Amino acid sequence: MVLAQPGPVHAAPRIGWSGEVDETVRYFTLTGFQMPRSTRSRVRENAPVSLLLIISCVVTLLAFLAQQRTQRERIAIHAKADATESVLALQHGVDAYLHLTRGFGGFIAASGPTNLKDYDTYLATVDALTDHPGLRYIGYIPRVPRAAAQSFEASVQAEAPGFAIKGSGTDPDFAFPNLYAAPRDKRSLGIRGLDFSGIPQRWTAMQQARDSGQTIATEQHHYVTAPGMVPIIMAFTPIYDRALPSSTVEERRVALRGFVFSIYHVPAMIERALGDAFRSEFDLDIVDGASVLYKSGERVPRASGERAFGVAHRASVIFGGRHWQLFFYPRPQYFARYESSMGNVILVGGLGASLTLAWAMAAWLRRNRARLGSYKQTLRFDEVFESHPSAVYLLDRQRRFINANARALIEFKMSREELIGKSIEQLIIPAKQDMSREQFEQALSGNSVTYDSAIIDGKGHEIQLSVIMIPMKTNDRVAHVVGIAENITAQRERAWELKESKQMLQLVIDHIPQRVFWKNTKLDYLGCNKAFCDDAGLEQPEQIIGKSDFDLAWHASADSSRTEDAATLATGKAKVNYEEQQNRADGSVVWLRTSKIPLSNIDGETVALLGLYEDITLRKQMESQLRELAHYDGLTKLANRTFFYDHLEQAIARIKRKGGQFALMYFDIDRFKSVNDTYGHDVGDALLTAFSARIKATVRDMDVVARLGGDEFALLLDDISDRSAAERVAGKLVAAMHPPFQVGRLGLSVSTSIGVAFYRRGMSADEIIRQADGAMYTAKRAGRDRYEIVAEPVIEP
Ligand SMILES: Nc1nc2c(ncn2[C@@H]2O[C@H](COP(=O)(O)OP(=O)(O)OP(=O)(O)O)[C@@H](O)[C@H]2O)c(=O)[nH]1
Repeated sequence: MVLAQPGPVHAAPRIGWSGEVDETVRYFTLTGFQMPRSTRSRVRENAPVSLLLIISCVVTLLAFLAQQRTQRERIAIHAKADATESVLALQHGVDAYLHLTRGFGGFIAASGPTNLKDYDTYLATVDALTDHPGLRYIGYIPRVPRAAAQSFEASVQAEAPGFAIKGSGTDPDFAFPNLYAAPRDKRSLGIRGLDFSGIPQRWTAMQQARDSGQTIATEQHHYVTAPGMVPIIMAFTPIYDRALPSSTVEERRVALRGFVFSIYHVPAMIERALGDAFRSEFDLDIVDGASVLYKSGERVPRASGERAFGVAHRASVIFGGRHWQLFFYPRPQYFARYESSMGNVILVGGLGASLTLAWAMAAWLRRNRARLGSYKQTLRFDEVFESHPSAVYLLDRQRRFINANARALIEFKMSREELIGKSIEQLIIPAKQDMSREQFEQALSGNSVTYDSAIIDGKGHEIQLSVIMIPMKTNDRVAHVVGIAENITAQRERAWELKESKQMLQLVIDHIPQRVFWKNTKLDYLGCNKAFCDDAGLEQPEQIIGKSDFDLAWHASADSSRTEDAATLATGKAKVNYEEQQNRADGSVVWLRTSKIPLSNIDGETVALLGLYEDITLRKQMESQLRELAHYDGLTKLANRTFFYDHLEQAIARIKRKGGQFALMYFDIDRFKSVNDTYGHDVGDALLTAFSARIKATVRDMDVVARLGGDEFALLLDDISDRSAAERVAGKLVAAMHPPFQVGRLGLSVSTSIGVAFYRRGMSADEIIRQADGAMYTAKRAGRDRYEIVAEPVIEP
């Protein structure tokens, strides 16, 4: 029943989804449509760019290193060429020194026994010491058999007084004393006669020279007599007796006459051999075994920041059978000659190109990803939404349809070809355009929105839509918006119809005269009609909602009406059309005819109380008037004949039932006709009224007085027990009419004649009236203004 569901008309609930944007967004999230982008996915997305950047940087670095290596190799090639020149010059230079020694040896070998004078002459001729810096001494060492040592000393003393063989030699059979040494200075004279074989480095070289027949150099060592001085090396060239064979080692050991020796200060010798050009380009280390023979320049340490190149070239030269190792170090200015800025160009250009390439790739990926995103979203769209019960569509930023599910095509009544590419703006009705655009802007700014809209479908019909717009982000930018629309046209119409019908019902209720209200089981009002609202002292029916009887005009009687309502609800039975009185706030009392009906829901539970009532006060008044008209005389207000007869019948029945007695008096106004005739009927009527009032004033309230017609009256005296009582009343009535009646300005003097009868068992109403009437006429005949009693009363048992 409609009345069981009162209240305002609510918007029709949306169906198909919850209508809550948050829930819908969660739904899409769950379906994977809009996954939040994690750090991992960002890293994965940027991986190609990072990889490209790393690869291009590595390539740049490799190119740079390759260029540096090429440059180093080019420098190394140049260095090798330049150094080889120096090596050749050095070899040539040191060879020249040894050549000098060997030449001197040849002279010694050829000249046989020599003397000091020849020796000096030869050296002066070759000018060996002047042209060969680094050659400190050059001289001769004979091999002297130890057995002939004294004779040898004696022979030398002839030209060099005091000569003696000094030092302990190593060879047990021969001594090798220093015989000649040039320049002949204090030092060389000081060591004259010293056996050189006593010095291990020298003895080793001497033996090798002896056995090989070659000039053999010693390793670097110090002067025996001056160990603190610069180190030296010596070269020994063997001298053999030309008369003896010297092809084999044994033969050479036998044929050995002695050695020409040279003492070198290596740095001076080397610098002479290399020349100045070399020194400006390279630093050179020359090493013989563990000994550093030469070290030119001070190589720049790496820590200084200058470019260090390391060894540019290695080579060796042979000096007296020893392999001197040469290490060439280019100097900074040497680099400057071959260095190019290509490395820096590669490094800067390469890194720049890498960054540009990475940026370009990132831009390309971004563009591509947007396309890919669109493609993927289209795929997902198909997966997720194709079978969705609502119309779902995908819009681009220009509000054009990119995709739509089957439901959307049905709702919009368009084919896919008609819809895709079309702007949604073309569909929306003019009244919704601005609102719709604003909502779309909201969605583009990243917010999900919900609103009601309306479009014109493909068939030209307007349809109402409830829309949710959900932004779809690609790379932190809203690239698409998913629209989900529910066709609510039918709901709207139903809601309107419902509203209409409810309004109609309210109109009906408002226009029926009955008061209608309905309460809940707590007896609070849920609604009412206009008439009830007026009675309750309210302006609008809606104001009644939630109020109780204590809040309304009849609050004084609220307790009793609520008790009654509660009882009706408790019984579950309707109380229909009962009449009740109600006290109003203004003190008036109204009559109501009320029905109260408990209302049940489909489960049979009592849920409300429907009340209907009408104000029957007027009807009650009319009924009362009618009743008066039926039972009372209109002029005198005394009971009429009908009423009197009813009363008389009741009295008779009561006596029959209980016993008792009553007296009936019948009387009229004496000569009333003459009053009418003299003064007119109005005066007659006024006299009748005044006469009636005197009767009422004379008898008891319980006594029933009636006007039976004309000027005839009857009086029933209930419970009269004896004649005297009846006489007393009759006498009082007769006397009561003696004073003149004032009618207007008239003073009318009248009298009355009364007939009195008592009830006897078996009498009817007519009979007793007839008796009384007869007694009245008896009184009239007796002279009027008196009473006449028919018979003695008999007390009925
Ligand atoms: N003014 C007036 N006169 C009435 C009314 N009903 C009857 N009458 C008159 O009352 C008179 C009654 O007269 P009667 O009872 O016949 O005679 P009377 O003049 O009373 O004389 P008695 O009864 O013999 O004393 C008649 O003239 C009627 O017309 C009435 O309602 N109003």
